[in-house]
Amino acid sequence: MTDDRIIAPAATREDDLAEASIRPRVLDEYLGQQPVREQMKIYIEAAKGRGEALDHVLIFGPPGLGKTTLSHVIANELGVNLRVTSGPVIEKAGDLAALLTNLQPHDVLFVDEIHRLSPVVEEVLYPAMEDFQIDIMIGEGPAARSIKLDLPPFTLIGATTRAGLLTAPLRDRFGIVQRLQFYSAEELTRIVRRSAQILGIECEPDGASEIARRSRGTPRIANRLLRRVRDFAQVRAGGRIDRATADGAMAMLKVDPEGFDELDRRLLSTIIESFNGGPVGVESLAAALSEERGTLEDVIEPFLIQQGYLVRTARGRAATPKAYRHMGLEPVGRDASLF
Ligand SMILES: Nc1ncnc2c1ncn2[C@@H]1O[C@H](COP(=O)(O)OP(=O)(O)OP(=O)(O)O)[C@@H](O)[C@H]1O
Ligand SMILES: [Mg+2]
Repeated sequence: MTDDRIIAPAATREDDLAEASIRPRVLDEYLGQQPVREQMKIYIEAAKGRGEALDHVLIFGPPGLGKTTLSHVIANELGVNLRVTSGPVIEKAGDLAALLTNLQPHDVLFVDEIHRLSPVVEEVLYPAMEDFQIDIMIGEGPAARSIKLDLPPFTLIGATTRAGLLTAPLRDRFGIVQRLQFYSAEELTRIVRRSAQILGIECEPDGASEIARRSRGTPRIANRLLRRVRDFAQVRAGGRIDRATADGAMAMLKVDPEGFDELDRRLLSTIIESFNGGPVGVESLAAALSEERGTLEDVIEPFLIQQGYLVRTARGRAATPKAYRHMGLEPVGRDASLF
């Protein structure tokens, strides 16, 4: 299913191993996302100048766009430690208390998938974020009492794929909110060239841009395609990646010129053929594709929507004329008011 897709945005084990060497460490290596980079540079410098912890940061964006990377970069630029955890891992209030009380002043606590925190843990987090204090219960039954603990000033960085998944009170406690955008082909080209250089891969500019163009606006996919194309180039082209080699490799991998794979095409053709172009509710669509609704919403749809192949309407998802043309079909019988 989705995990085997060469262009799946979620990280594989191989990605994790390879990413250790190519993951940007400082803001200057964090390519693209210019508004985010410029703002963070100012906020970081200001916080350091005042000798304070950076305000809490919420980062959201589809998988593979650089949320985890950005949090590492921020901690690095601040010159503080980064503690990494995730929403589902913090099961009890006590787990969170242990994490928080072990922080050094100005440290960063990175909570991945922050939308998956349990409500009880979230309650403990509010005063921690606001006043650097937590209330914890000691003992049980009638002897139980609550004590207040002071925490060192710290920065919470939360990451989530969609802002809409967060409760309003949690979202309101972040002073800085950054939404990551899909990368342009030009930005991805720079990312591919940088990775190729670090990995010692010979990659021509037109080979890099060919890989970039098919990477669904996502650095993780660009880096993964680069590694696959390298294998192909090594066996077929003396190790050098140019446009023809990249093209040949992509054909073998069944990644089309828009960066779509089987699943993207299946989604578009299902809407067009089984649901007359839509609108179709997300549940029906997920059932027709045998995919999880969450996978559809977080992983497959965002890029198709951003590229104008799909629209989300009040009545469900609909294929655009661009989608019909991509599938080699004429847009017919469409409700023109949708667009
Ligand atoms: N701005 C960037 N410049 C260069 N490379 C980047 C950038 N952002 C991400 N990358 C590369 O893409 C890889 C994936 O990024 P990262 O793991 O930060 O994504 P993520 O948003 O945390 O994804 P997930 O939602 O799956 O956790 C990184 O290892 C890094 O090599
Ligand atoms: Mg991540």
